[in-house]
Amino acid sequence: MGHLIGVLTPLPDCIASLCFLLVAVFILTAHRRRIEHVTGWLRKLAPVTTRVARGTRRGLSIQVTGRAIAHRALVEHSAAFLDRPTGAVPSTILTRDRHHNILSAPYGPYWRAVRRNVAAGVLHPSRLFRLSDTRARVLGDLARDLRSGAPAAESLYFAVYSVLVEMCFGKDVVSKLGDTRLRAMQKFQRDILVALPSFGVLVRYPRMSKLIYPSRWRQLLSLRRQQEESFLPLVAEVKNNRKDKHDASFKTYVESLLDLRIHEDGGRAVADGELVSLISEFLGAGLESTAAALQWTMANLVKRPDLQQKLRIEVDAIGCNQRIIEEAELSRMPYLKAVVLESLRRHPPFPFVVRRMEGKEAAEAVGLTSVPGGGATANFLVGKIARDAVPWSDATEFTPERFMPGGDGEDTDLTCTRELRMMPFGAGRRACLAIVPAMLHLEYFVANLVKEFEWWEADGEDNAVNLTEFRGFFITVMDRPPRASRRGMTLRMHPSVPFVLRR
Ligand code: HEM
Repeated sequence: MGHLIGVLTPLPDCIASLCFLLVAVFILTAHRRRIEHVTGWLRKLAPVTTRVARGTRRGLSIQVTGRAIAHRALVEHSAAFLDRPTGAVPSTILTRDRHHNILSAPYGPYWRAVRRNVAAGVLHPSRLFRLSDTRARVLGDLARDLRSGAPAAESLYFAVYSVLVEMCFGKDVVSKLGDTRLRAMQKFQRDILVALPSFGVLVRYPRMSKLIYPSRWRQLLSLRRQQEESFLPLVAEVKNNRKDKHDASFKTYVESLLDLRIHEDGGRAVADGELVSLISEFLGAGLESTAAALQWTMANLVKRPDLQQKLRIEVDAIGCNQRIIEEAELSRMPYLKAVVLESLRRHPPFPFVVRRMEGKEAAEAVGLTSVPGGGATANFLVGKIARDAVPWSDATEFTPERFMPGGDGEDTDLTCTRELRMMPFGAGRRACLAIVPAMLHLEYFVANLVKEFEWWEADGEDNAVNLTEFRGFFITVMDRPPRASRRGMTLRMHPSVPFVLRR
């Protein structure tokens, strides 16, 4: 292939691309025929809950829909499922596999250091209460926006983003940024997500794709440059502010990254490129997942006024004399937790969890005898697993009561260590490290939004809330822009599909 590139380089772009395309199609179809042969053979051997889905140029893709197999693979044999495939996550794509964030990092010293840093730092449950003021202020702004008729879904997204940005850079930096710049940053984050699906090929075939997709490369480089131009000045400001900082007991995410040393890698500091990837991940992964879950929860409460009323009775009983429901009160609201858990079960923001698998141990864990030499990609279908009719009665219904005492969801372990009934946060060593903060933010916003407003479906068929799922690149969002109304006034819950992706 390298020789072919040499021969084609002097040709004009379009002719070279065409030649490449013809040769690539020929090679890929030949390769696929070989893979399909192996796939067919494996399909016959696989258990019902492991589907050998398709052979691709990069090996087999295996789909796991059984919760017992998912538990066996991700938890009991977690050592055989430690990495995600290259090119499957934003950072790998945007930096062409150079600077990793936590999601994209291969299992090893760098991954351990950056994961431990955030899990024991800004996301640690003991630090979260330090952000009470931030949450209360953001909630106040959100309520004001909704009352003034701002689109509800956009406002929910912006509220979640505001909290995350402050956790990342600190109050001083964010207050100087101002609303307009903050909104522009959030929009840029979304632009990246929209563009990502088209970049996968650039990582898989870096050299060839430079010739075939020159404009995609330009767009990729431009987005990465914008990321750097957006975040590095803020990092410099954080560094600057530290000189006058009196309270050293709480570190923002960026401060913790500036202090971090990778001991198993000669004690080096985190490079600027890595900083940009880690910040972008914190804001992106945190925003899209939490905001999507918040939106699904509110949409379900709009659809089911009876459940909304039941939740309001609990909320009012605890917070009737208060302006807002504080974090400390959330633990006294079992029905609130049940509503959020049911939303995560029924509409997990991440539709699947993906791992690279190689070798006998990994193959046997998912019920196969072996995988071919090139390895395979295992997709654990989070949504399907959570709708399994064996542990869940009426699995497709939205029934928060199942998480109350005596229900089939009572004591569900979100970490999946003991048992795997649903896995909205993944499972095993690479599971989400933000379960506690994510649950806290979801419960906090849902409780206060129900306390403050009554949520209704707006009049008219066009305004009906539609709970059909739409699988984006990473996140499951609502298929159609639903709207909801607060008594007497119309709030549009989701005025635009958050990102436009080809079906
Ligand atoms: C409702 C909210 C959230 C959901 C449903 C969610 C879900 C997930 C899932 C399914 C994974 C993949 C796990 C696996 O492969 O087994 C993941 C990984 C991850 N999540 Fe979350 N997440 C949420 C919130 C957050 C937040 C708020 C942050 C950070 C601010 C975050 C940061 C991460 C990171 C860094 C990883 C990669 C972990 C690793 O590879 O070691 N997530 N999350």
